[in-house]
Amino acid sequence: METMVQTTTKHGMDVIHDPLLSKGTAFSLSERERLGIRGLVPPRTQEMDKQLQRIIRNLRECRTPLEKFIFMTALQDRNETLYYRLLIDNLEELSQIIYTPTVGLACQRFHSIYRRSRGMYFSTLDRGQMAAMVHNWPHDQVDVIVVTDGSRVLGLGDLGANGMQIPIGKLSLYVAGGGIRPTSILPVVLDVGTNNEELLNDPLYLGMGHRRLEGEEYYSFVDEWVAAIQNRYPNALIQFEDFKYPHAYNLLHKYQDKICCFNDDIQSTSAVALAGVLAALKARSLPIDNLNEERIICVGAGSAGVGVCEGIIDCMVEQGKVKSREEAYKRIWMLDQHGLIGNPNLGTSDGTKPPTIGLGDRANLDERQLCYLKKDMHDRMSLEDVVKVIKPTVILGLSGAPGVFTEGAIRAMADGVEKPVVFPLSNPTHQSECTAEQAFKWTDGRAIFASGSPFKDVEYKGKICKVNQINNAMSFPGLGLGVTVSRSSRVTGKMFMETAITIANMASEEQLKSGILFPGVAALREVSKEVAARVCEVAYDQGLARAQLPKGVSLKGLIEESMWKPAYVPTIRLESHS
Ligand SMILES: NC(=O)C1=CN([C@@H]2O[C@H](COP(=O)(O)OP(=O)(O)OC[C@H]3O[C@@H](n4cnc5c(N)ncnc54)[C@H](O)[C@@H]3O)[C@@H](O)[C@H]2O)C=CC1
Ligand SMILES: CC(=O)C(=O)O
Ligand SMILES: [Mg+2]
Repeated sequence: METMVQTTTKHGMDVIHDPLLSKGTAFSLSERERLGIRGLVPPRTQEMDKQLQRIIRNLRECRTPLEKFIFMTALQDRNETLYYRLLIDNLEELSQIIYTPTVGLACQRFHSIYRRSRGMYFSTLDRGQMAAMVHNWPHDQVDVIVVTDGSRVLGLGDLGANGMQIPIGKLSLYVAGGGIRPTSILPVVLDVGTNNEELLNDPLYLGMGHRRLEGEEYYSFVDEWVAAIQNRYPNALIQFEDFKYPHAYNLLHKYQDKICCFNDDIQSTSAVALAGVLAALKARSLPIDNLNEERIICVGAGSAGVGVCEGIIDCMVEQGKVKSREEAYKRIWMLDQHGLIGNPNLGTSDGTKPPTIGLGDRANLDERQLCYLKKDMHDRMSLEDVVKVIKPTVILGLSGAPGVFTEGAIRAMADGVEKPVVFPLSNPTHQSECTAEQAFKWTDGRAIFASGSPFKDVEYKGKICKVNQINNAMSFPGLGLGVTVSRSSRVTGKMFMETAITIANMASEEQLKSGILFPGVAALREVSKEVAARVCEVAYDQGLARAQLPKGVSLKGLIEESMWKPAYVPTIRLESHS
């Protein structure tokens, strides 16, 4: 429900310097009077439209994306209402600043561009204190928490406590794209150390300067934090973000049936990538329930790669055209940094490794990855060789390894299929497995293309080739909104599957024909509404919803009403009793 007034016990400068209360120059004369700020701001009251004019002009004067990032952060720190208005009105442009790709650079530079604190840090100094520390957070209602241990930040590796910008950026999208209230979000870093030598040796680094906790020490640290959060915010949704493999999976399996949580890289990525694969079937005029007829290569066997493939397998099983899960696994060929996960007992195809008895060093793979092992193919085959043998219809990149979609591999793919589906999904832009331009050039403009970070559409031989963005940002805000509105006690696999199907059905026939798979980031609020409504339905169907549905309101109406919108409302001063 839209708030008509906001109340505060604050007064004077404390109001002006609180970004959740501040309206900058927009305080009315009577508010200035009531709040004790008369004379503390320039005399002319200027409403938001004028403030936006000024802010956009100043933003345009920033020369680099990082300068824009710092500018946006400063605005968020002064006036959150204005920050979110600007962000929502310019979502496509500014998501590239506060989110991927620029947020990656901001994480790398976090300790040198640091100005003002946001979010909470829990470090090894805080063992035994976390339950008390959680009460330092100033808000009693928290709906969504995004937490990282900074161990695998985008495709940039271990950035330790510098990873804080990721939860901040993700939560900005929850507010701007999912209508979650800015007072109800909590960004968190679990500073369990870093193994990044450069950061360990940098005197300005702001995290604890020790190596990462591992094993029991690591898991008991996370346990303490989860218990502390549960104690104060038992209803909050926890989003695990950018945890390294296999911690990401281990934590998900440990908590997913106990608390309301999910892993973004595994599960929301899976929802949006599945949406892309399904929409790409439609774009090729193929039935959406023929997923089992696709031949899919996934380059990257970590959290995101395995998560995305699991989602595709779940969907194949659900569509009922495969006899078993094992049959579905046969439709996906997975590669890691060594090449194809194939049969070491056959040796390598070029004879550089003789056959092994048992799995050899493939024994490092776990049961999730071994499901994809192809017994009839040589281990470690190169991508290009695999492409030539299996003639894939879809190639997914979730490796964080730039350029691994080689010209040879993509050209070979284009030789085998009319419309190759090429999805290099690694972030940020410079970690992408290939560029949009390369994909269209190597497929003679025939590719259906999507990347994790934005690329511009490509002009190829006089035709505009459309670029899509497949990023979990399209799925988590709506999912979180649905969970929050229904007060679901858990986040389930069905919710991600339905999120995928909802997004896959959003593009018009015309858009699909032109190569657009689903609406872009600019339409995020619309996408979120649809996703949230479906997630709510699933929560009620599965008996997980704890919120009473108000009578006479449609689910979509309820969602719409629940979404926070950045607008100034009159501020009333309450007497402080302290
Ligand atoms: N578009 C999106 O929404 C999302 C994209 N991602 C991206 O996916 C990438 C991987 O993320 P995670 O799976 O969480 O990381 P991870 O560290 O768990 O896994 C990376 C995987 O890539 C493999 N790999 C590394 N170098 C390779 C190479 N040269 N060739 C083939 N495989 C190679 C590794 O063996 C490992 O299996 C990151 O760049 C991340 O930005 C992750 C989540 C969402
Ligand atoms: C998008 C995202 O979550 C990632 O690249 O890790
Ligand atoms: Mg991530």
